[in-house]
Amino acid sequence: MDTLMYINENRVRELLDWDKVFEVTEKAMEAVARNRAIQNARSVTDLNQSNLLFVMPGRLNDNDNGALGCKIVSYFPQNTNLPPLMANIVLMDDATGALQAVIAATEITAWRTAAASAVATKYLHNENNKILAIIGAGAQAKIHAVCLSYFFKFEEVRVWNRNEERAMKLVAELNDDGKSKCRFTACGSVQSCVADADVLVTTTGADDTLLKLEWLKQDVHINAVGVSLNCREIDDEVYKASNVYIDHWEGARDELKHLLDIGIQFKGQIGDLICGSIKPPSEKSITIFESLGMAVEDCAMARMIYDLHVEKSNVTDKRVVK
Ligand SMILES: NC(=O)C1=CN([C@@H]2O[C@H](COP(=O)(O)OP(=O)(O)OC[C@H]3O[C@@H](n4cnc5c(N)ncnc54)[C@H](OP(=O)(O)O)[C@@H]3O)[C@@H](O)[C@H]2O)C=CC1
Ligand SMILES: O=C(O)C1=NCCCC1
Repeated sequence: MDTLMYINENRVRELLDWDKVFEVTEKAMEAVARNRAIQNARSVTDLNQSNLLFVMPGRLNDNDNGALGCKIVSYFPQNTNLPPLMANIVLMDDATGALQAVIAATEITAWRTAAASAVATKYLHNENNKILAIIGAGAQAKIHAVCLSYFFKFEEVRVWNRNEERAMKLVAELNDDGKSKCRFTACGSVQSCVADADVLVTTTGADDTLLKLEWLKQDVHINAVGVSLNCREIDDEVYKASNVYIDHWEGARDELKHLLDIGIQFKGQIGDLICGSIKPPSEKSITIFESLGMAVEDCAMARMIYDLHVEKSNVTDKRVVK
């Protein structure tokens, strides 16, 4: 009987490591700028009641991390017993298109998204980062707190959430964890959370504006991670006063029309900064990484997890469908 190799979330978790995830994500972002990546704007299906289905196919042409894959993501924000966002990647043989494995990708999505923000922060604001502010307290908020405090020397990480109790629970968990030297605190307002922040992450996808220009430090770096059909968590005035970077042009043209409509001209892709084909702003200014998430980041992660899984479990038959 045919059997399918399924690498589940527990196994993926065992194989994830921040330094490797950062490296693989940075290379995938660079590959986009070097035209070694194929990915269209993804398909987003509106399932009503705020539920969304994302289909993200891509091919990354790279000796170490190259892969052909397609991630399917469901986002059901009202889920309580299950995560609101769940994902799986179908990994295929690059040369033939034959199925290789299905890889659980809920953790992969969280890790690579936070790693992409870390890469953007490295290229746009890798200096004197003392205060990190996070808007939201869901899966992305938590993983960004963990990832960014791993890569940068923050003294304080502040969290604001619509439901304040959830923010308090998250910071208690992060403080108890003791893995990071920094202090995690919950804030009662967005304004007090972002005041003096050097780096900021927005993770809500909210339709309403949460962030105002006058609350922000003049050279704050913002990783804008929230994605929804009508995401407006950052005020237009903030975008107009900022240098805005994206992860890929195809996605930006399709999903960021509301920013193009108000005259925002994206400075380029994070991969262009990595390649050196564009430079970060020379003057002090607010920078925004408008993160949509890329299929080729998932392809690279799927390749990494598959290779580690095969190597560490002595799988001799790499065929997946036997
Ligand atoms: N850029 C990328 O690559 C990726 C982006 N995303 C996006 O990141 C966002 C967060 O995902 P995830 O953490 O998994 O989701 P969760 O459901 O775990 O968390 C959602 C968070 O957003 C808050 N929120 C929702 N609606 C509002 C609102 N109207 N006003 C204020 N806060 C609100 C929730 O607050 P409360 O606790 O009060 O409900 C909660 O803190 C989503 O928009 C998702 O689409 C996800 C994966 C990858
Ligand atoms: O890149 C991703 O993966 C996602 N981005 C936006 C929200 C759903 C998943």
